[in-house]
Amino acid sequence: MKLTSNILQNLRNSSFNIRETAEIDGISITLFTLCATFALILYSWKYTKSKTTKPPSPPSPPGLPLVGNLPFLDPELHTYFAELARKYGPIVKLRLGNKMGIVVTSPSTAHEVLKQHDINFANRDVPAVTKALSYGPYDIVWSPYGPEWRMLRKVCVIKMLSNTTLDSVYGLRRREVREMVSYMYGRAGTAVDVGEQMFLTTLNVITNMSWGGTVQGSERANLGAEFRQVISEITQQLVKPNISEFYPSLARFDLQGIAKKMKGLSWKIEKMLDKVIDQRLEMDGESVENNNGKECKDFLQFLLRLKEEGDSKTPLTMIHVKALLMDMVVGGSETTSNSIEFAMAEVMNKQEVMRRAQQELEEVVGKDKIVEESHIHKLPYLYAVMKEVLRLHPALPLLVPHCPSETCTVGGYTIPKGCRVFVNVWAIHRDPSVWENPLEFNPDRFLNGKWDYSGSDFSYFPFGSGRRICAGIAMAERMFMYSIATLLHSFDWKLPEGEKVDLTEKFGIVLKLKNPLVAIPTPRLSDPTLYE
Ligand code: HEM
Repeated sequence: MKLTSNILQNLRNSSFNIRETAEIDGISITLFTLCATFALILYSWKYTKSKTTKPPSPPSPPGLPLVGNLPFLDPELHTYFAELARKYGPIVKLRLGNKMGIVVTSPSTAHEVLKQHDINFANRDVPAVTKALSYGPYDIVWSPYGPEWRMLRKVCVIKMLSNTTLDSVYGLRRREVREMVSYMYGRAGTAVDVGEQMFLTTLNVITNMSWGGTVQGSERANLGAEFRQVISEITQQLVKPNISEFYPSLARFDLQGIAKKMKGLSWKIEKMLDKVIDQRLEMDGESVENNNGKECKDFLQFLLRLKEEGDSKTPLTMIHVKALLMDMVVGGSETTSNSIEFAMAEVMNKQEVMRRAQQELEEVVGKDKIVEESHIHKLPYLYAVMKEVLRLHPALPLLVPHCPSETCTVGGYTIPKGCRVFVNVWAIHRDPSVWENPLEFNPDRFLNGKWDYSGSDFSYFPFGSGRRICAGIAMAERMFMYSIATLLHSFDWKLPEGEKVDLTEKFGIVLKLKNPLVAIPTPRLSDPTLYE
């Protein structure tokens, strides 16, 4: 009986122990599971965080709610942006209303944007005002990166601006440059506005190459004057601060009427181009002779022929033909003429440079002949002058803004998709860590052939770099060199009594001299027939 009760007691105790042990194990398992789950969550949270943490946003100057940095922008954007770079570093973020702007200001960050991430940054952020131009989205400058843009660039660089085509329209360039010389000769001894004359000449040279073999005489002069007027009105609209630009959601209201005005101007251009094109089509392949009695084809003829030949994948349409002609006129005129005006101002400011350039011209051309375009490759000193001008005064100091198609990292910072990227080539060209005495105008620094502007060197790239590099380099070189060589070979230049050369710059769509260069030409060739 006792045994039985002991056994029972033992059994009770052991069952109690078993229950107790089971309970303790249950708690441990629960605790363990909880800890493991927590650790797993913590680990996966940390892992995902480390995977998704973006590099920081670039530093930014303080701004105001809604408007951001807009109220603090200085109209001289290139110098203001250079100042920001000195304070905040080579990548700066700006809030421009609802838009984000990124300013890039060093050779290494420019290299990242234009070379390493070239395709990503090959898009443009099209200004609201350009969208109002009927050919605007179809031209090279503003077309998004893709097959259409590729086709337009191919037509422009390989067909229109190839050495063969440019040689074949030399007569049309020459005609305008000789007219300028004859005008200056008529004004010898009196002050002329060099910039204005260069703009007229460059615009005439470009319109002449575009359709000068089609339209002749007074009709050509009238068309040129009309074009000048419309281009100057378009430029006025382009420089106006535009609310639609900074608050795209308000663009449809066109609060300042800028889009409406642009549409009107665009219509005028359409009418003018239609007229020239109709005239060319009526001429049916016939060519016009230039002053030398040589046959002259113009760009319009080339383009219409290409349009007829057709490419089924990405065909060249009539709107593309008009857009390409406008690219030549708008992209090429002020950029080139303002650069020539800067060159004249710098050369007049440094008589030693003027003397050396004229001496070189005398040796290569002589004083009994006129400059021809074939001379320009034999003028290394003048070529160095051109390069130095484009270093100190790049025509597009912030390039044409680029726009990334995807968010990416540059210089350790996140650059969001769709922002507007300004590359401050002006500031890079004056960087004392790259250039010795960067503010001095010294063409000699280019005589050793160290720098070229092919876009491979991110210390010197006045024409940009990468896929969107300037499409008109070949033409710009010829026009710049031919014009400046002719001006310095044909005339001596001095300022009106008591005046000093003022090299102050003014930021605009294209960089220009704040005060136009007014100078007095004195003929230096003995034979007056060389000015006819
Ligand atoms: C001194 C004269 C010139 C300078 C300094 C210059 C400079 C430039 C620069 C910096 C760009 C923007 C590159 C970028 O965004 O990365 C550009 C684009 C362009 N330039 Fe020029 N340019 C000049 C003359 C010309 C001429 C004469 C033409 C036409 C015949 C021309 C046609 C163009 C076109 C069509 C583009 C847009 C290229 C694209 O987006 O694919 N330029 N130019």
